[in-house]
Amino acid sequence: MEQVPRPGPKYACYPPHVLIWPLPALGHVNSMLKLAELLSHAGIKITFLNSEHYHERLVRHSSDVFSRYMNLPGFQFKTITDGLPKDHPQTVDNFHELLNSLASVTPPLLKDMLTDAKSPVHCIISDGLMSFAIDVAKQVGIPIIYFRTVSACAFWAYFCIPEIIDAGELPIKGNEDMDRLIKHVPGMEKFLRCRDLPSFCRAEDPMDMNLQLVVSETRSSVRADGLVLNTFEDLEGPVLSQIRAHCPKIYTIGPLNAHLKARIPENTHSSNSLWEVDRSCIAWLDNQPSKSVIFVSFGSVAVMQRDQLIEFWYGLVNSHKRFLWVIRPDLISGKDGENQIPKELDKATKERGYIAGWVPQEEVLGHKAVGGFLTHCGWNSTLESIVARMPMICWPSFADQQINSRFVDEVWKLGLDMKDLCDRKIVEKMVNELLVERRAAFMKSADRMANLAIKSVNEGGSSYCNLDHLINDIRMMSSKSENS
Ligand SMILES: O=c1ccn([C@@H]2O[C@H](COP(=O)(O)OP(=O)(O)O[C@H]3O[C@H](CO)[C@@H](O)[C@H](O)[C@H]3O)[C@@H](O)[C@H]2O)c(=O)[nH]1
Ligand SMILES: C[C@H]1CC[C@@H]2C(C(=O)O)=CO[C@@H](O)[C@@H]21
Repeated sequence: MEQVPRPGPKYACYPPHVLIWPLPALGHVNSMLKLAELLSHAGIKITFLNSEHYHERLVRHSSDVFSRYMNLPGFQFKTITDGLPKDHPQTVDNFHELLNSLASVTPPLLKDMLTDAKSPVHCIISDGLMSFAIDVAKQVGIPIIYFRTVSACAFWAYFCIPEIIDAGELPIKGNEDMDRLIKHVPGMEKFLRCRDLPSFCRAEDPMDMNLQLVVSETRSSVRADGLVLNTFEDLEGPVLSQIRAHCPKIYTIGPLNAHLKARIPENTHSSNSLWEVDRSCIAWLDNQPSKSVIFVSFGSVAVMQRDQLIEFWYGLVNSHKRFLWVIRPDLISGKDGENQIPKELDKATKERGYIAGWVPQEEVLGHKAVGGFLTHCGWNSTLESIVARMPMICWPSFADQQINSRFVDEVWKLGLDMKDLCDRKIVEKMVNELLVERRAAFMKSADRMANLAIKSVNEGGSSYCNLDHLINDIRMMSSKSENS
């Protein structure tokens, strides 16, 4: 393992202590656990703060992952209440309830943790959606670095929303307005349409609670002492230049899944999850021809209507390609109602398909049988697909996924954006375009971007160097704190 250059004797005689606090959502927890492991591997003491609700679910379904973290030197988990009832349906639509609850109940609890003389915290790395953590950090005089777990392009679009509204570009005026170009996100004027903005922008009222909350939280990033982004310079350089004019101290250290493997090769574990991981799909994949399978997965939060599920199902079956589909227990929204599957789908699925509730996604994306990824374009899935040289069909559901899918198709040429469509003919057509008709072109782009991603996380690469900078900055904070 590469040793981060250790500071001289004038620094603290014991390791810096960092408290890491993600928003209680899988896509946030997973990427921040990867950062936590990288920092721990560099000799930094970690307290990882999960919500009680979330911690219970993760321990139940990822006990192996948790025990592995617990064996890291100086690594501990702590829990904090989110202030919500146990049965609160933590969905996107009531995102503001989660954030407002955290903002009202956690500050005094966080302050107690930060001022615990038995284990002084030298730096906080909090989710970039929790500005109340900045307020507490400033009160107790501890540096705070934001980790925003979305793409730089999504971050920048959120950041520019006040200007978009002031220019009268929002609200969107119906379906016929969705392809209008947005002119007030600098650097994206030529290709960003209304339909590509983060989904909160589709609210009829620009003062929508969720929209205003995500915007104000994004704007609060300028108050943090630094901003960590899970991306790399060769992927989002032009957008990062725009952001740096407002947040000068940005640490681009992604793709974190690849960075972890580059620095800790023995790290072969899968991410933690909220459901039991079904590994039987690997044996099924082992029996499929190379690059013959389309992998279908919509992340940990996205939901769909039953009629949409059926459209995707017919499209996959009519494509006559093999498919591995993750259908989480909570993927289908709405009442339980009709559960019967049309006989023709059932028969074809038995012949060419495999359905699972939750799979080791990174391992699946790296399997030789998989030739394409039908994804919702959550940022972790997008980065995992890039690292796996896997072309994508994007069916974004909410938040940052809309703009991620526009960049995958229009900017990075890594796949097809199926945004706002859900039709069996379109699904069938796109699966064949991705796996057959346009495969060569997509693979050329995918190979190029994967090589840039791998280069960035290996010694001398931009993400590798930026992580070293982050580690050394944390050490400086620690020594200043101990010498003051
Ligand atoms: O069967 C599965 C399906 C998914 N995954 C993993 O689950 C994670 C899913 O993360 P992501 O692709 O980012 O999607 P979400 O869970 O939807 O993530 C939320 O958080 C992300 C980061 O902020 C946002 O980009 C998304 O829009 C938001 O929905 C990834 O690491 C996948 O490898 C599995 O391990 N097994
Ligand atoms: C529910 C979503 C609101 C915004 C969050 C997010 C982000 O912008 O950081 C991305 O997707 C979801 O995790 C959150």
